[in-house]
Amino acid sequence: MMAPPIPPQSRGGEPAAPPVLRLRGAGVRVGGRTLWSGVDLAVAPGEFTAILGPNGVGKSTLLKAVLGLRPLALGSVTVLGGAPGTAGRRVGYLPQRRSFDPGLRIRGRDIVRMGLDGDRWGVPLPLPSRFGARRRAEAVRVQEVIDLVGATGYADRPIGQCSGGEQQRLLIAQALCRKPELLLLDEPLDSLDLPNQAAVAALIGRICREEGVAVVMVAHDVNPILGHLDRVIYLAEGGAATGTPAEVITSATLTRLYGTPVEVLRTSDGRLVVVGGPEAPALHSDRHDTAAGPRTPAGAPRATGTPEAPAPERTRRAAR
Ligand SMILES: Nc1ncnc2c1ncn2[C@@H]1O[C@H](COP(=O)(O)OP(=O)(O)OP(=O)(O)O)[C@@H](O)[C@H]1O
Repeated sequence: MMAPPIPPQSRGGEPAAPPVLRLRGAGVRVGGRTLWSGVDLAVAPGEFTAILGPNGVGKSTLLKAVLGLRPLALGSVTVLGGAPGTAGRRVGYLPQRRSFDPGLRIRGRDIVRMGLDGDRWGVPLPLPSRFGARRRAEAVRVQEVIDLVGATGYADRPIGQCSGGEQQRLLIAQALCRKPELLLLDEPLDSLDLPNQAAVAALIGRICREEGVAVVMVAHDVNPILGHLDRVIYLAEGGAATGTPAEVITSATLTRLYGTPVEVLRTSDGRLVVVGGPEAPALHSDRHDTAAGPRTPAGAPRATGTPEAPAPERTRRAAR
C-alpha cells in the first residue's frame, strides 16, 4: 500500500528540517576558469530542486560536487550533515542518459535490481536459505520500485525493446532501490518526447511527496517540471540564482543572468512564458541539438507544442 504523502518541510524560504543538502557560497573552477560561484541553497527532505541553465555552464559539475567527485574552489557543501561523498547509499545518482542497444536482452527488472547489487543479474542460482531470504527481500524491493514508477507492464521485457520513456522509468527505479534520501538525476528528461517529459516529471514529483526523497535534477527545459518544483538553481555565465521558481524565473533575474533582455510573462491559465532573449550561442554546444531542436533562454529544447519549431521564434517557451 502506498504511504501517505510526505510534504516537503517548507515551500520556499529556509527549510524547517535539517537540510538534506546545503551549499554556502559554493563555486567550482575547471581548467583554471570559474564555472559558477556564489551558489547558496538549502534543500529539505522531500523537496524537488532543478538545476537549470545552458549547455556547458556547469550543471552536471554541480551534481559531481554534491557527489564529492569535484572539489569546490569556494564555499562549502554539506550532504546529509556530512562531507560530500560520505553518505554512501543514502544518496542515489542517475548519470546522464545512455541509450541501450536495441538488441540487449537483459530484462528491465534485472536493470532495476542492479541498483541493489551492482552487476548481478539473470536467473538466481540455488542458494542456502539465509541467502534465499535476502533474495526474496530484494525481489520485494525491486517490485516495489517497479510499481512506484509504473513499470510493471514492461519490467520483464528486454530493456533494449523498451521505449526511451520506459527505459528512463526503469533507471529511476534502479536509483530508488536502496531508498536514498537524496536522489541526483542528470537530465532524466533528455531525449524524451513532450508527453513523456511531462509524465516522468510528474513521477519524480510524486516520488518526492510520497517517498520523502529530496530530488536534485539537471534539466534543460523548465516547462515540464515547473508545476512540481520547490526550488531552482539557475546557472548562467552572468552568475547563479537560487530560490523558488517564482523568485528565480523572473524577467529581472533572467535578464541579469543572460546579460540581455528576457521577459517572463504569466498567462491567464497560470503558465509562464519566456519571451525574447536571443540564444546565447557561446553557452550552447550542439551536444543535444539533434534530438532537441532550438533552446530557450533557460536552455529549453523547444517551445511547448511546437516540437519542430524553427530556431528564431521569439516566444520561446510556455511553462505551466
Ligand atoms: N574533467 C574536466 N576537465 C576539464 N573541463 C571539464 C571537465 N569536466 C567538465 N568540464 C567542462 O566544464 C564545463 C561544464 O561542464 P558540465 O558538463 O558540468 O556542463 P553542463 O551545464 O552540465 O552541460 P550540458 O548541459 O551540456 O550537459 C564544460 O565546459 C566542460 O567542458
